[in-house]
Amino acid sequence: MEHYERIEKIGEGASGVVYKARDRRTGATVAIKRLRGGGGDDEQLSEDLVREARCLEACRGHPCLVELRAAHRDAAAGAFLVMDYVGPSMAQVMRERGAGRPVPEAEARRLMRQLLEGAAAMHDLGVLHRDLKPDNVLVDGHGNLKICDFGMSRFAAAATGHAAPYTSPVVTLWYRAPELLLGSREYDAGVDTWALGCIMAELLSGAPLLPGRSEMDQLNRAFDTVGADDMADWPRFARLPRAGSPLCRKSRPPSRLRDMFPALSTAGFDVLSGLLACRPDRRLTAADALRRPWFTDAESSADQPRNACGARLSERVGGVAADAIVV
Ligand SMILES: Nc1ncnc2c1ncn2[C@@H]1O[C@H](COP(=O)(O)OP(=O)(O)OP(=O)(O)O)[C@@H](O)[C@H]1O
Repeated sequence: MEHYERIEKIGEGASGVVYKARDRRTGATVAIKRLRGGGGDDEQLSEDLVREARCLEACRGHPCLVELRAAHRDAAAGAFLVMDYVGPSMAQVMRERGAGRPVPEAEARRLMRQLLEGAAAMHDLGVLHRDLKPDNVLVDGHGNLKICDFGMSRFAAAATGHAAPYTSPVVTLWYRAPELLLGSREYDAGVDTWALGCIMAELLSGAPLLPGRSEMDQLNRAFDTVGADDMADWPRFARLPRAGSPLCRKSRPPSRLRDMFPALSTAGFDVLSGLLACRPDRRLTAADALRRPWFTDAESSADQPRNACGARLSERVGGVAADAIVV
């Protein structure tokens, strides 16, 4: 910890405190996430740190994912992760814009392209983020986005050879996919793409799409908004712990998403409704979403990244040598 001079606290969440700091050796501004508790003997904490660090480490080098510089664990300072400092968060930017002020469609497309590029890269590496929301998206000085907070992330069963079940619940309530609300413990990257659909809707309307007050209220809002007709036909539906809930039997009108976004282009709505498909097997993957006309037609070429955000994983950002990962 002696290498870092603390500047200010920038965030505090379930798993720890995040500080803005200066690396005394390089002068670089970094973000230090110090995990709650010690670091020495706490086994759960150590496991959490290792999991977060491993996921971040796997994702290093992608311009749309926050860059891990180092992970440390020692008796005196406890456990902490050092990342590139990027800010403010998308949530802060949207709060400052003021509630109900939508982002124009072309700008929403530019931002969604970056989030989907980051998600597609993560998913390709077998990493599920499991807590995508505007607070966990950082906006850099060029207006480009980086996904952060891998505190809930884990490698997918397919990537490790270890079978699900995974933990449930994951993902902050307003961004939580229907299958999670129904108690699924065998979910996949669709939980992240649903959250990205919620973020897209929030960009386009200037307000959270599904601000539920409880898990059941959240599920009810999701079904009322995107329709739930086909959910019961999903082959895995019957095995979901909450499949018998009265909410699943209630008859509902079809999706009202189109009426909520009347000005959105057909191509834009194709992506929005694809990300927010209630049935996980009908939901767009991040990679598929990027192949839809909204992103591939000639008009969208004007919103290419403002810096290197289209770069592939193997290309390192800025050429800064990262510290050794010491976990
Ligand atoms: N690399 C970073 N640069 C700048 N700010 C960051 C960085 N990483 C995290 N933050 C800010 O700090 C906040 C809290 O960090 P993080 O989400 O990783 O902690 P957490 O304990 O897991 O929080 P939560 O419980 O809310 O998910 C983030 O929402 C973000 O605004």
